[in-house]
Amino acid sequence: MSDTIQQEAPGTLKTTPSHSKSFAEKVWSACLGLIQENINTLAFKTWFLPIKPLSFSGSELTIEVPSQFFYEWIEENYSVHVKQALRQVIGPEAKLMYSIVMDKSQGQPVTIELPHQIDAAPAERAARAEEPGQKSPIERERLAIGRSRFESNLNPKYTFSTLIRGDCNSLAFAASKSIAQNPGQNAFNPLVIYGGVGLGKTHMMQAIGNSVLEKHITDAVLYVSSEKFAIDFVNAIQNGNIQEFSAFYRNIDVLIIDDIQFFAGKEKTQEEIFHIFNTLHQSNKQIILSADRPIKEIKGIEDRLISRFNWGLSTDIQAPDYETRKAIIQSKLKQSGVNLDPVVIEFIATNVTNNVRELEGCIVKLLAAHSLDNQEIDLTFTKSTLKDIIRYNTKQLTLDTIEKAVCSYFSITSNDLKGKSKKKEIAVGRQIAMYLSKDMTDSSLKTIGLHFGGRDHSTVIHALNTIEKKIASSNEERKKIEELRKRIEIMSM
Ligand SMILES: Nc1ncnc2c1ncn2[C@@H]1O[C@H](COP(=O)(O)OP(=O)(O)OP(=O)(O)O)[C@@H](O)[C@H]1O
Repeated sequence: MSDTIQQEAPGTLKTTPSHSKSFAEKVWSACLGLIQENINTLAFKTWFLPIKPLSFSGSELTIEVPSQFFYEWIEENYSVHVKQALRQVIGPEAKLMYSIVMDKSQGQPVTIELPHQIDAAPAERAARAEEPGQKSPIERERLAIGRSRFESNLNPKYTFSTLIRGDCNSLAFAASKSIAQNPGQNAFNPLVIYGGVGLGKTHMMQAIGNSVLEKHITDAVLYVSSEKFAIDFVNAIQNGNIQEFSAFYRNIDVLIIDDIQFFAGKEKTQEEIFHIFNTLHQSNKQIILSADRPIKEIKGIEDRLISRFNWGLSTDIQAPDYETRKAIIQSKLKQSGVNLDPVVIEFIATNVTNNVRELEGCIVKLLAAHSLDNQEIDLTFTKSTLKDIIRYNTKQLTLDTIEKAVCSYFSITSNDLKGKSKKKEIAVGRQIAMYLSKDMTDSSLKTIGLHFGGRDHSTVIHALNTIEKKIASSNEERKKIEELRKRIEIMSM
């Protein structure tokens, strides 16, 4: 029997029974042809070319993707295209399985298999047939979990377990956890989270909603963007069903509204919000809001709303610090089943400082480029791949940079480093700073001594000898100095 695809008409592929890889390749190649027609070239190369067809049996095609991340990305962004292609090539009974290579870096690849979302139980498939092709995979997932989840508009990926806690968000995090335990029955009603773009406000608010649903405290949880609220409100007025609209919102137990700065200047919408707020608050229902700045700085919001929004807790999320950025990158990599060289992680964490979404963007781009080129993700590859996102200057390595790195490493100030304190961590930091200055720059002993508190060259020589001895006798010391050296190199790139 030959391994060929005989396609009589779209959706009526006749296959000779076969399990061979080469047959899977032919099926997949026919699918690729169709997918390629419908998505842009870069996306096609990035997300589809790295896929390997593994087997085909009955009407089930199994493909291998390089990581969990790839699977999720394809399902979230290209599910419709994949589905259409499969149906056209294989027929209405087409099934797709993903084989995911987990953690390639750890020797033997481990694979897990996950179904494409079209492989649902028949009853569910019938239900979906009534809502043809409208739902994203995440929405379909919610449908599969239960109707209430779907109506909540929550992204199931936004949970507390995937949210990294740092100094930048610790108060908002603690309040959110507390609300999730006891929505409506706490001092944080409403909770207002404000802060710049891409810092995790939506993630934090949705984590509360997801936690409430998971603990079955209530099903009546709703996440809505201000924009959607305003549009629905206008539609409700135009269609004469404003009463249903109001009643719907007044029946919610946990109402989450994102980006309320959007309400500025919209008087009618604010009036509706005012009444909904009063009803919910009086009945101890939880309200959670986000904004891009403190409420009182939003021009065009009525005073009576501002005052109500300040009844509970208003707290900000700031840009994450270096350690938090590193932890976020590591967590995203773990979720994608990928390991990266710590130097690469440090490079990204050092250079992308203001926006977590941008951090994620770097990882996505890096993994996608790696899938295409199959090159090792080292610092050179990273720099060239991310050159459009990370614009760093090749700086001259200066004593100031070394000073900054050492201060941050030992949590001491410049004044400490340059002062007279003999406290152990300060004195050691000072000696290491002098050692690295001599080792990494062309500065003379005199310049180094002057920079670090006006000391003479014999003090610098003493510092160099002390650190050299420590390096020779202690692995731990050597590692510490090497880590600092790396940080300085990254800071001066
Ligand atoms: N502390 C964190 N830990 C893990 N992921 C985070 C963290 N902060 C933000 N993120 C991720 O960064 C991305 C952007 O976050 P999110 O959309 O919640 O930001 P936002 O503050 O609501 O931004 P915007 O104001 O643009 O709506 C999301 O994918 C989110 O998961």
